[in-house]
Amino acid sequence: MQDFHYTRARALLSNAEEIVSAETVTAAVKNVAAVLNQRFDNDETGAFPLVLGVMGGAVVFTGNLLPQLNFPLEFDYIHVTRYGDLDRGGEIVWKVIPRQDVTGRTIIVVDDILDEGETLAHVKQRLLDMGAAEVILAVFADKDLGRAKPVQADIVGLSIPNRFVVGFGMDAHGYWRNLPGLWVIRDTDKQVEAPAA
Ligand SMILES: O=P(O)(O)OC[C@H]1O[C@H](OP(=O)(O)OP(=O)(O)O)[C@H](O)[C@@H]1O
Ligand SMILES: Nc1nc2[nH]cnc2c(=O)[nH]1
Repeated sequence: MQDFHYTRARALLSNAEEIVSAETVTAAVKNVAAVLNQRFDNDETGAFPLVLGVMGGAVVFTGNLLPQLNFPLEFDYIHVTRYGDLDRGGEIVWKVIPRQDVTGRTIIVVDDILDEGETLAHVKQRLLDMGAAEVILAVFADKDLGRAKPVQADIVGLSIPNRFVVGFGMDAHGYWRNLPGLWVIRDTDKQVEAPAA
């Protein structure tokens, strides 16, 4: 089984195309940090935002972003997924719900990608229903679908084309979240199925 995963992960990437370089990724994260610092570094209301990373995809973006933020904040994560092992979204599954009291607080939700927008629309509504005063959506990538989404991000690192990407926290079958740039896997390389458990 280990051999299967190693071989499949390598095969998926073997013909993949890098569409965003690691350098561009780094610059995009820096821009997101600058926008948040601009808003909160000199905040006269003494806002003490709660930053919520949306696991698992946000793990890399969050880890790169947090050390660049200059203002007092609290961090926690939520875990929501709707793609699983597929490259099409399905039903939203909450694995870890917000644990703090968010009543009256400013929440910065950090996620890797706004694709169809279903996940973040749902997350935002849940936080508002729980009493959050403000929910700011900060995404690393906003996929250009050419149509309206149920929610818009307040802060976007990069706008990307309508392709299924891997890297910088985003996976294909659980692989390659660790890539520092963004890659598109060739359709014919996606066909290998995992052996039955
Ligand atoms: O805008 P949407 O079409 O709703 O898609 C965006 C969501 O999809 C990804 O999560 P995924 O369900 O793949 O789980 P993961 O974070 O564990 O990879 C990503 O991290 C976003 O949360
Ligand atoms: N890996 C990955 N996950 C996603 N979830 C929503 N869109 C995407 C995407 O393009 N790539």
